[in-house]
Amino acid sequence: MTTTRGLEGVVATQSAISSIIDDTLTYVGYDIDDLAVNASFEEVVFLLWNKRLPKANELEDLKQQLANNMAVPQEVLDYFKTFPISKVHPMTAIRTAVSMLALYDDAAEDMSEEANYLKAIQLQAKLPTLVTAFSRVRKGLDPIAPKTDLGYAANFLYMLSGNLPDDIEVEAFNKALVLHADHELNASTFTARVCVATLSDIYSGVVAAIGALKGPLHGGANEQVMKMLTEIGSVDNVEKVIGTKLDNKEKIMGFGHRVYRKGDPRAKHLREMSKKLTALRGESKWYDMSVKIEEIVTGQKNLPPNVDFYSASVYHSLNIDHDLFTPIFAVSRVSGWTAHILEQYSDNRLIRPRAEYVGPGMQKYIPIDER
Ligand SMILES: CC(=O)SCCNC(=O)CCNC(=O)[C@H](O)C(C)(C)COP(=O)(O)OP(=O)(O)OC[C@H]1O[C@@H](n2cnc3c(N)ncnc32)[C@H](O)[C@@H]1OP(=O)(O)O
Ligand SMILES: O=C([O-])CC(=O)C(=O)O
Repeated sequence: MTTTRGLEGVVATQSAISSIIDDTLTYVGYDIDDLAVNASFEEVVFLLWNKRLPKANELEDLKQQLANNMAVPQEVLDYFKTFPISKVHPMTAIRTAVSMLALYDDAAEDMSEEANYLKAIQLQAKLPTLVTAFSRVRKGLDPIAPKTDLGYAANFLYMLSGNLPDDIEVEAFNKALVLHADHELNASTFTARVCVATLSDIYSGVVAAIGALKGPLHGGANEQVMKMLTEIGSVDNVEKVIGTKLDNKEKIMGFGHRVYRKGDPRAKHLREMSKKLTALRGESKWYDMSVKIEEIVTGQKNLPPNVDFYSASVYHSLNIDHDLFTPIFAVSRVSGWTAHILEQYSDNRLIRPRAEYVGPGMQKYIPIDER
């Protein structure tokens, strides 16, 4: 038996959803650079679930279904008030809340293809409501109901702040959602597939995936990037702080990737958005600091930024609390998780690899009073 640490390079399944070949990312064969500039997030959701772009009426239908299913059971919102909400990380709260959604879904155990597709819509529709409601309740504010005439990206920003977002905010947020929607067999998607390959239900798969996304080596990195930028504080401090971190062999959050070698194709879109938005807010220092960090880390370690690096200053410029960055990743990625879960169900086989045993050899049981 040979082991591959972290399953690096192991091809664990076939998938027709997204691919990364020679550092190019595609969703169902469409280049991410094309989608980032042209597609609405709802179009991408349809694409991932149906493996083709929607016609105009199909897109309208999906938008309506998402808007009509955004409300969450009152019991779930009330639950937010029962725990010490100001101390709880939103990813912990959202993980629990998604699990609770299954309690109020009569079809939770219905494993038919139709029921699972409808549950994917429910999950996609309800995640923004959970994240924004959590954010408001912990500030002592009432959750805001979605507006059915707003698109998905605009609705999120509206439910978060209560203000109608302007065009540039919607463009930035839509782009971020498109760029985070799917990414081949990343850790959280793999987790979801392992979970449902036991023929467990879709809610269990998504709850498991949220747990995997939360870690700072995966989706949790975007919050850590903002923490680092805040600690650095100004462009003048970048060289010293980053130099010290690298000397101490600390990881710089938002850099490196298991699959990309030359660079993450999503990062440049977020870099451009970060430049635009931070300038608009009169807070270019976040972008300037990020660029300087990129110069140093790329120069010294040959590590390019990943999707999490510039998304941090983009979300900050949209006035989003830093601990909501990873929940927002989940709002987008639930589209990919559910697409992969549906694909797994469609041709399922239990996922069960082996472990190379490296513990002690055969031992004889010693009674407790003789040890
Ligand atoms: C959406 C996403 O999930 S994108 C990834 C988000 N995560 C981050 O940004 C966290 C920071 N990055 C990392 O921890 C890693 O690059 C990962 C987790 C993304 C990939 O990890 P792996 O493929 O296992 O690479 P690994 O951690 O083995 O790194 C290889 C080498 O590069 C170094 N390295 C990798 N990433 C970084 C980094 N961000 N900063 C400094 N050094 C790094 C490692 O220290 C290691 O060096 P060594 O060979 O001298 O020991
Ligand atoms: O693919 C990965 O390992 C991590 C990543 O970039 C993502 O999930 O978007």
